[in-house]
Amino acid sequence: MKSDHIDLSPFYKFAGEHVAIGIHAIDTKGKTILYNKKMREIEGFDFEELADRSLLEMFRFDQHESTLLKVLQSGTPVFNVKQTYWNRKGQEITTINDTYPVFEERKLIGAIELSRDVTTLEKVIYQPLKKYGEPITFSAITAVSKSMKKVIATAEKAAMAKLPVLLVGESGTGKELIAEAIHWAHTSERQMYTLYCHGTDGTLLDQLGEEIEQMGDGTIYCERIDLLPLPMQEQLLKMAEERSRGNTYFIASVGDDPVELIASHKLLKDLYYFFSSMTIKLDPLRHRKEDILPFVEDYFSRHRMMVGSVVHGLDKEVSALFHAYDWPGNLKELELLLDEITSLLTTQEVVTADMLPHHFKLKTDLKGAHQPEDFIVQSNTELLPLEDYLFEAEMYYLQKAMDLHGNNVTKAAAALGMSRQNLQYRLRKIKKNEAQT
Ligand SMILES: Nc1ncnc2c1ncn2[C@@H]1O[C@H](COP(=O)(O)OP(=O)(O)OP(=O)(O)O)[C@@H](O)[C@H]1O
Repeated sequence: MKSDHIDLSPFYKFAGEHVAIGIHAIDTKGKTILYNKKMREIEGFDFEELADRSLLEMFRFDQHESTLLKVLQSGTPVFNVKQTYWNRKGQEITTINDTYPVFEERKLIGAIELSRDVTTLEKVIYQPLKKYGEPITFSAITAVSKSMKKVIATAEKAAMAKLPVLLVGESGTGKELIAEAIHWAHTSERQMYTLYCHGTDGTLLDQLGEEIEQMGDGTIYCERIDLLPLPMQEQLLKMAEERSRGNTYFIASVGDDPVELIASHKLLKDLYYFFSSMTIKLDPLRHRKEDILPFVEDYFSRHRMMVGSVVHGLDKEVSALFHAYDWPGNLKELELLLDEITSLLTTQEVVTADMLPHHFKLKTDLKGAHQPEDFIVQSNTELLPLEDYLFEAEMYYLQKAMDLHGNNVTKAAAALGMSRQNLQYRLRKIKKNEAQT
């Protein structure tokens, strides 16, 4: 839009880049033409990867990612779609999206998605750990694997020593849970305050200062300090040093190896030193799969107690699927999945494959197959010969088309705009290739 005197497009461009809403626009071919800073933060893609965005789009089949393409196809907007997912950096993100078709002189020219990042808000409202309405003790934490047993033993020692603690682990591995258990092992009288560092603005530490004044002594859990901008990390360090001379106890968490975070200038060395007198590393769930089924059992037993259900376990097929899956969102993802499954339970005692949500079936069907990310060219990975790359991309794409059409070759071929014979020929070629490798 232009005013009489000024060309407003540079202003719109500036606003688009700096606005606190994620914006992603595609043209009618699905090629990304706009992808602003906030969207890059939300989805966790680096700048170099953006050029390959259109390619990624081609392989976007997951429900949460395909709204743009759906709107492009239907020509009608979709509002208020809430999505929780694990982004490229392994961070759990919750957004609320509005997606619109874009028309110019009645002709469809693309689609645009506006995403509001409500991750922090969600956490404050949802507070999963408070869900059972009781203080978290070490004995309430599922710890069957050797690595989790070690975590509990070290956390118990940390609680006795009353030294600052640094919890290291991917999103959803149970860092906050351990922080709570340490807090409750210290004291049942004082409060614990959680500072969520993701998606924070400059006023957060001021708010924290006020909260601390109000709460008096207690425990402050600074969740994901590596997500705070460095100047705010300095501010936090100052505050932590001042407060820890009194009776305030500090626990912090980071989502990655702290040494690497320091090297990549995401974590202030001195802040790390402040917290690192006790460092506890929580392994991702895929490296301690022995914890999966015991966690499910613990979850079901709480469910029986709280809701009076009769659910007792998973059947063999579902157990095998749970075991084979990689759980990028760790126990948080498993817990959300169980929430979803149990919300539909009536009199069932055993969870069978047909009770699994569609999105999870899609993910587990993909087991061993290529993921969209595999097709993004990254600066630090070796390039494949073009022919191999295209063959792998074709394999992935055809397999997804077959999955989406229940392995019906006629339907998949129609959707792909090719003859049944052509598709069959290509699928045979893939099978032959798989047999050879
Ligand atoms: N070992 C465990 N036993 C029981 N529940 C667990 C365990 N680990 C995680 N959970 C549950 O999984 C969910 C996620 O855990 P939590 O919030 O502590 O993870 P986190 O590592 O702090 O994640 P984030 O970095 O995303 O905040 C919680 O609801 C927690 O109760």
